[in-house]
Amino acid sequence: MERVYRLTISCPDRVGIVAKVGQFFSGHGGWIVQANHYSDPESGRFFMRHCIRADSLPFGLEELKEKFTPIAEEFGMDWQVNDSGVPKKVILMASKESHCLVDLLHRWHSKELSCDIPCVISNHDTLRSLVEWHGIPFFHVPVDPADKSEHFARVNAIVEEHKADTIVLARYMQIIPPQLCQRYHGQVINIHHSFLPSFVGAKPYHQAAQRGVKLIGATCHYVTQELDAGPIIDQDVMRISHNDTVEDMVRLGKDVEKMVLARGVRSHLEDRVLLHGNKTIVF
Ligand SMILES: Nc1nc2c(c(=O)[nH]1)N[C@@H](CN(C=O)c1ccc(C(=O)N[C@@H](CCC(=O)O)C(=O)O)cc1)CN2
Repeated sequence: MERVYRLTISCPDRVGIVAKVGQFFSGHGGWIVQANHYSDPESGRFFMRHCIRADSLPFGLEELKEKFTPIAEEFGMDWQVNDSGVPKKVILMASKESHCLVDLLHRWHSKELSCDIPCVISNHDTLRSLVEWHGIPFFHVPVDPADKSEHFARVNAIVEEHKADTIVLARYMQIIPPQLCQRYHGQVINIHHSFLPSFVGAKPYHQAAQRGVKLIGATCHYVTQELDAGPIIDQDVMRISHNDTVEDMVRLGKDVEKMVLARGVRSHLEDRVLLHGNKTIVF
């Protein structure tokens, strides 16, 4: 896969944005290999994702950022540029359930997910051997139900120590406190085991069984202070019937959870997800 610079932009919509960005790159011999645009009629905002061959520009990432800044300021852009050759540092977090964690570890091990996994953090020691088999450090950080502050202070310290830019909650079953949600806004990804907004909170399959649903699902979303209400990245569903017990739903649901979480994480790793309030634009 050729190395590209991924430019993502959100700004007030107006005529000339695409032309200006295109002229900037063509003026420097930049070779655009992907270009996605979306004009949101409701909010009047414009969203863009351009991938430019790194070897087509006469300068590197930092100089690209410097040269693009005047355009970004002129158009009031929220923007970032990432180098596809620099893998994101992704810390995985889990509790006792293994299916989502093991699935992500396997996809990483088989080079299907292009990222670095500096470590895994869990509030239980249960999954240590599964993680260490992959040669990845495992941090067991217990939770004191009476005072969770020490747990989250340690989690934050580990994230900072490893300079992680993404945190994936792979069925991690603790509610992230507000200050961490704010600190890592748009960087913490969760898999909720229901088709949100249905069945938020704990035990969604039990809630679904009580409701008599004919579809179960999973939702990959960014974590915010409000539980299971963050911007949705990806979702999917699976049919079930009256024959299925809640145990069947839990078993069947695991396949949807793994697929949706992996798709959502891949979209994030490839800088295809742009935040738009409490929604997302996924190119
Ligand atoms: N601030 C947020 N934290 C978390 C979110 C979120 O959206 N915002 N998603 C959850 C995941 N989750 C469902 O997908 C979930 C996890 C845990 C709970 C819960 O009630 N946990 C109890 C403790 C349970 C235990 O100790 O076994 C609690 O924290 O008091 C509800 C939903 C991840 N975090």
